[in-house]
Amino acid sequence: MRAFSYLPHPSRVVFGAGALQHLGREIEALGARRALVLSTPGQAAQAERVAALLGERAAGVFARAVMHVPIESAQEARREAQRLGADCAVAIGGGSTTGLGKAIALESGLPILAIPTTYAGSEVTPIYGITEGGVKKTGRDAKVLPRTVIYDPELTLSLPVPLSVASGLNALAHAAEGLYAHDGNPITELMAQEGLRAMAAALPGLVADARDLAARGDALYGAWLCGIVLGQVSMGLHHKLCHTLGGSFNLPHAEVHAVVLPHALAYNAAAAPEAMARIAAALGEPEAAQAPQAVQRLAARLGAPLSLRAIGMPEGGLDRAADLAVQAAYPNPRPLERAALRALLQRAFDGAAPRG
Ligand SMILES: NC(=O)C1=CN([C@@H]2O[C@H](COP(=O)(O)OP(=O)(O)OC[C@H]3O[C@@H](n4cnc5c(N)ncnc54)[C@H](O)[C@@H]3O)[C@@H](O)[C@H]2O)C=CC1
Ligand SMILES: O=C(O)/C=C\C(=O)CC(=O)O
Repeated sequence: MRAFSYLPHPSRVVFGAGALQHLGREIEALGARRALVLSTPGQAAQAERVAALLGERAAGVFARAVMHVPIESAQEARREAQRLGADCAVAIGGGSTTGLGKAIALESGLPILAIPTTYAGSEVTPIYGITEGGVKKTGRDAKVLPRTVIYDPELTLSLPVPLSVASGLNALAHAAEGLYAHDGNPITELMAQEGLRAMAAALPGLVADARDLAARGDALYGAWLCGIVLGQVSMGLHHKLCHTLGGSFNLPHAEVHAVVLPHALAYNAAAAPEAMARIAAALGEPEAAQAPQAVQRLAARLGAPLSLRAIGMPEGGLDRAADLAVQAAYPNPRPLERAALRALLQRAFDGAAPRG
């Protein structure tokens, strides 16, 4: 057994269909008296339901979360939390809403109770992201890690199937890159492999029936494991490319992950054969070298977008994206070569088969 260190992030997790009923108990355990409930405009009704469950402990609802947390939205939410004298943020929604809670916590130290309704995984990471002047900056800070997470698969029944699929592939990406992370360890690898397996097994079920609660539960369980991996170890080329594409070209977060993952894995395949073997095994693919193809086949079978063209990437931006991808140093099993990355981006743009 190799030597390693592992420091679990301290969050309390309450999991199960109907788990939202425990909200009052969990808020009390946090010692919160005035919780500001956060959501996107589209989930305002869910936020109002949460506020009603909180009763006197609800300070108000701020239903204006926006993807990638623009600084203006963060500042508005921070002011609202202060104005209402909030002592806690309850975030119900996907990564955008959790991200808004994190932006508040980063400045004020307010505890967050997260109720995730997508598979993004932000609820179990100390990672925050804020977009200013068209540039998204991310960082890690223990202050932003939600103290409590309530996973209730019933709340994901309304997540549209295309978004469920893309978000599931976003989760797979955390686990896949976690398997070749330079700072990985046997525990994160176990979680990554089980997260991949659970998510890959659940997605076809919820595509067949969006209201299949068992499949929704398995997907949320997989998302949790994949999110822990994201929060524990360093991500590589794939996440870097997705942040560049999402932040600089305003592409939808989960869909970018869905398109790019097979291509980023193919780029790294020869440099990370053990990770490929684990990814392939988790997806039921007998040949380790076929892991990137297996991911793309799964995405195609689930009806996910397969090309950057289909999700709004301008072809004229591919050169700039390749330049940005090699600008900052970040850990990756294969060194970053601009020409090879430009070719990768072209294949992703065209929806071609992944190639190393
Ligand atoms: N800090 C971190 O660790 C992480 C941060 N993120 C960030 O999170 C953002 C993306 O989060 P996502 O979850 O992909 O999307 P999202 O939070 O933007 O949600 C996408 C859309 O789906 C709606 N939605 C969510 N759950 C729903 C449900 N159950 N029923 C109906 N509609 C629902 C939302 O209201 C929104 O309109 C990005 O900004 C990304 O960078 C993503 C992963 C990890
Ligand atoms: O950009 C952020 O807010 C932080 C991390 C992620 O989005 C992780 C991901 O790319 O899914």
